[in-house]
Formats: sequence, structure tokens, C-alpha cells
Amino acid sequence: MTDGRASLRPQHPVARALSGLVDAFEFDTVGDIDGVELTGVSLNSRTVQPGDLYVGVPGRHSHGASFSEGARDAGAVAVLTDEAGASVAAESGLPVLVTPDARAALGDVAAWIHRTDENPATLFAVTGTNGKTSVIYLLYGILGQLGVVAGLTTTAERRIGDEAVTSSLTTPEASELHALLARMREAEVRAVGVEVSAQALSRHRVDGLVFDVAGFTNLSHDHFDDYADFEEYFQAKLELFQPDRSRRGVVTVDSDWGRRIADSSRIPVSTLTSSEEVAADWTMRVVEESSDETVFSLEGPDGRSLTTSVPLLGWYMAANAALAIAMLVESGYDLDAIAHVLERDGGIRAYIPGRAEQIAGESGPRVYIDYGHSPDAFLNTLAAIRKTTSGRIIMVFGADGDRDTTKRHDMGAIAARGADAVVITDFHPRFEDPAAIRAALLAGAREARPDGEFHEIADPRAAFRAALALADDGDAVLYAGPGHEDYHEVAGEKLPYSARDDARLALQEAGWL
Ligand SMILES: CC(=O)N[C@H]1[C@@H](OP(=O)(O)OP(=O)(O)OC[C@H]2O[C@@H](n3ccc(=O)[nH]c3=O)[C@H](O)[C@@H]2O)O[C@H](CO)[C@@H](O)[C@@H]1O[C@H](C)C(=O)N[C@@H](C)C(=O)N[C@H](CCC(=O)O)C(=O)O
Ligand SMILES: Nc1ncnc2c1ncn2[C@@H]1O[C@H](COP(=O)(O)OP(=O)(O)OP(=O)(O)O)[C@@H](O)[C@H]1O
Repeated sequence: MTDGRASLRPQHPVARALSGLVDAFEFDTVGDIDGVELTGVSLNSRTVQPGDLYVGVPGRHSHGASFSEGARDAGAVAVLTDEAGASVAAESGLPVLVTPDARAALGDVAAWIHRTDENPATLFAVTGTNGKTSVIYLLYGILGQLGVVAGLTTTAERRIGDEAVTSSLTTPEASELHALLARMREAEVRAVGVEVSAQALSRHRVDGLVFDVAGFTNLSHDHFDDYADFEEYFQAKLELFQPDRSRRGVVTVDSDWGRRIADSSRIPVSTLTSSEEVAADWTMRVVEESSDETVFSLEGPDGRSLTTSVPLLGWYMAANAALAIAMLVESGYDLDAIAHVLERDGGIRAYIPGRAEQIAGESGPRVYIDYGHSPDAFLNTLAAIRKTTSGRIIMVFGADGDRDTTKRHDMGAIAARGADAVVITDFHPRFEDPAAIRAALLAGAREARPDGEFHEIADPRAAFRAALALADDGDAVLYAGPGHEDYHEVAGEKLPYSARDDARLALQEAGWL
């Protein structure tokens, strides 16, 4: 990983001969490959471990091949790169394998080194703009209730049973993903949930795998820094629903994007809806909503159904849970068996770190820490809180620096319309001017609601305390953006900051907790 966070690798890797890799992939070579044994693979010199193949690919800032000497010093035994990187890689003295596009080769190479095609677990993938992490945790929770040893990888963490490491990327690079799957196999994991971003599909991160079931949540405005427009973003997601990526799919068809995925996919697809107006194979209906639980029913294609609950706020969490259940059934689990364990346990058991996570005392306002950072996420979370709140909603949020700037206006506008008071603060300004980011959000808010109550407080700790001071018993404070994260990124530095911990502290200071 790029920021030095830990990754999970197999503890007992079985070495494979470099010459075998060269034969299997017909790579050109520079230097002597005989007798070299591989136990791992890394895309980053800073995470190389002894016995690794270091893969040097061109990046935005540099060509990875230029870090070959560092990789060698860390224990790499060979380098895989492209023509442009070959001569600089050879200066390391390591044997060099050459291929036209090393990133495109990485997934299959990592699968070969880690033998991830041998005795694979059932693989679930989820994509969509919002809800991916939530669906993966819900899948993981239900699998646990079914007694299945499961693993997951999401924006928040990579997890095998009680062992977890914090994620940097949403979807790991292929080198890390195959190592994780190999480690999971050692732990006898039989089902794995993988959160798949559009960027992962565009950048070969899930190459070398075919998912058993892929799920689609929704598509809305996000990542227009990486994709020119909706169509390009959609095409990236659509790739997951093709035979080289997945065997079957479950697609939420509540939007035209979902309908297009279902129509354009070349794998067998079941459809799912939460809307009264849409016909689909699976139908989810909300039965009852409260601040910390949503009861729903789900009817399947054969008329069988279940009614259960998810310990989370919002119709969309019921939709996410319905997608998880439909994916399990598509992979071969029996709906009645799922219904049985959910009834036994009084509903789905799942904890999703930092997604509408509630922090509240006996009295005082309910505080939600959320990861929503797109206009559609704001819209849904605010609507769900409104339904279950008798008092006012105070919303605190900022916007990512150096990421899609085109969504800021809508984020401000939706917050202004959906909340009673808004506190705009800093959220990972990165290398941008934080005041300019806040100004863009404020402009959207003021335009949508000229008479709205808006506060601008740069420091997130002070902003949250100001929001709390505006709230009373029966009110809700929504802090959208930081979710599970434990840092605040400013000018290339990750400063320690956990919104969840700080919210607890602020509630204590205010005498609410
Ligand atoms: C913009 C982008 O895609 N950047 C990715 C890219 O970095 P880069 O092009 O800046 O790399 P570089 O610094 O030029 O270095 C080139 C190569 O040299 C290697 N290197 C570099 C320095 C060094 O000391 N040693 C070394 O080996 C790097 O690992 C890289 O392979 O290559 C890196 C290594 O593969 C990625 O980690 C990095 O993802 C960054 C962190 C990123 O944020 N990507 C975003 C766009 C992303 O993928 N986001 C989605 C989020 C989706 C969602 O929100 O839903 C995701 O899946 O996480
Ligand atoms: N099905 C859904 N439809 C719309 N909004 C949703 C849905 N599920 C979750 N959200 C909203 O999106 C936010 C992010 O949820 P989640 O982390 O599960 O999505 P994600 O797709 O993993 O996002 P990211 O890729 O940024 O991690 C939630 O906090 C909530 O506000």
C-alpha cells in the first residue's frame, strides 16, 4: 500500500520458481533467472518483503521501475516492468522480466504466485456509487450467522475473523488482493466480500479473479475527477457484469443506470427493487423504520419471502441488506435457511464502522457519524434522519480537496434543504485552499436556501462542538464525511483525527454522555 499501512499476506507462502513464471507468461527477460524463488509480489518498493517480485509500473509522478534498487534492498528478488522501465530496473542487478503493460499482467501474475485459483472461497463483489461497504458488511454479518467463516475487504478495513487492518484504497491493488485471498485460505475462509470501486475496474485491481456473484447498488454523481462524465463512470462499473469478471449478478434496478446494467450485462442477472413502481425478480419493502433499526420484507423470484430487520437507520440500509441476501441466494444459499438464522437471531447482526453510526447518551441529541460524501448520500441520510427525528437536524460536513470539485455545489444545496442548520468545516483539504472549498459548499447552500442558518468553522473539532451547542434533546446532529477514518489529510500530512472519538468526547464535555 502507498501510505505504509499494514497488509495481510499469507503466513506460510509456498515458493515458486521465477523460471516457471517466465514460462507461463512468456515474458522477455534481462539477467539470470535460474534458481530464483518467489514468495510474494509487491507494487510498491516500500511494502516489499524478502522473496518478492517487485512490479514497477508508470504512475502519475514517477515510473515505478526507478524504485527497483530500493525494492532490491528490501529483499525483492526480481523486477517485472515494461519497456520504458527495463533498463533502469536492470541497474538494480536483479533479473528483469519485461511485458508491454505490467499493471495489466499483475492480476494474473499475483494469482499465479499465490495460487489463488486453487480451492477458492466463494467470491462476492459489490459495486455502485453508494452502499458498497455497507452491503459487504451485511453479507459478512449474515454469513457469520449462517456459520460460514468469512472475510472482507472494504474502504474501511480488510478483515479475516477477528483480525483486521485499516484500508488505504477501497479496492486493494491486485498484488495485495491476491495475497489477502491466500491469507484467507490459510484461515479456512470460505466466503469473501470484495468492495469493487470503478477505479479498481479501470486499473486492473481485480484482475486474475472471477467473482461468483457481483452486486450493483446505484450510480450517482461522484468521481468526475477520474471519469469525464456519467457515461464513462457507468461503463467502468458495467465491466464487473461481464463473463471475464463475474459468473452471476444481482442488480438494483431502481435507476435507469441499474436497468442498463441488467440489459447490457452478458452474465445471468437477477434484478432487485425497493420501489413500488418497478418490477423486478426481488422486491424489498420497508415495514418499519426507527432511528436504529429498519424492518423490511424481501420477496424472491419463486414467491418465497422473509421479513427481518437491519440494525441501522434508513430505507437504503434495508435495500443494501436485501441485495446482500439476494446475492447469497444467487450463490447457492437457501432463502429459507437464511430466514431461519435471521429469525433465530432477531434480525441481521452487523456492525458497519462509521456508516450512520449512532453515538448518543440517555438524553440529549442523537449524533450520527457518517461516511456519506456525495450529493445522493446526503439526500438519503438526511431523509432517513428526518423520518425518525422529532426535533431539528444540524448537519456538519466538508468536502474532499483534490477530488471531484463538481459535486460541491450540490452537496451544499442538499444539506441546506435537508437540515435545519448547517456547519461547514474542513475535510481532507489536501493540497487545495480549504477556504475555497468551504466557499464552494457555502455558495451551493446559500443559493438553495437564501434564508438558511449556515456557520463556517474551519477546525472540525470546533465545528462539531458548535453543532452540538445548537442541538437539544430530540434533535439530531449528522456529521457527514469522516465515517470510520482516523485522520485528517492536510497538505500531504495525515493528522490523527477520529470524528467518532472526538464526538464522544464532545458529548461528554457537554454533559450528554
Ligand atoms: C491517482 C491514482 O490512481 N494513484 C494511484 C497510483 O499512484 P501514482 O500514479 O500517484 O503513483 P506514483 O507515485 O507515480 O508511483 C508510481 C509507482 O511507483 C511506486 N512507488 C512509488 C514511490 C516509492 O517510493 N516506491 C514505489 O514503489 C508506486 O507504488 C506506483 O506503483 O498508483 C498507486 C499504486 O498503485 C495507487 O495507490 C494510487 O492510488 C491512489 C492512492 C488513489 O487515491 N487512487 C484513487 C483514485 C482510487 O483508486 N480511489 C478508489 C476510491 C473509490 C471510492 O471512493 O469509491 C479506490 O478504490 O480506492
Ligand atoms: N443504497 C444506498 N443508496 C444511497 N445511499 C447510500 C446507500 N447505502 C449507503 N448510502 C450512503 O452512502 C454513504 C456511504 O456508504 P458506504 O460506505 O456503504 O458506500 P460506499 O459505496 O462503500 O462508499 P465509498 O466507496 O465512498 O466507500 C453512507 O454513509 C450513506 O450515507
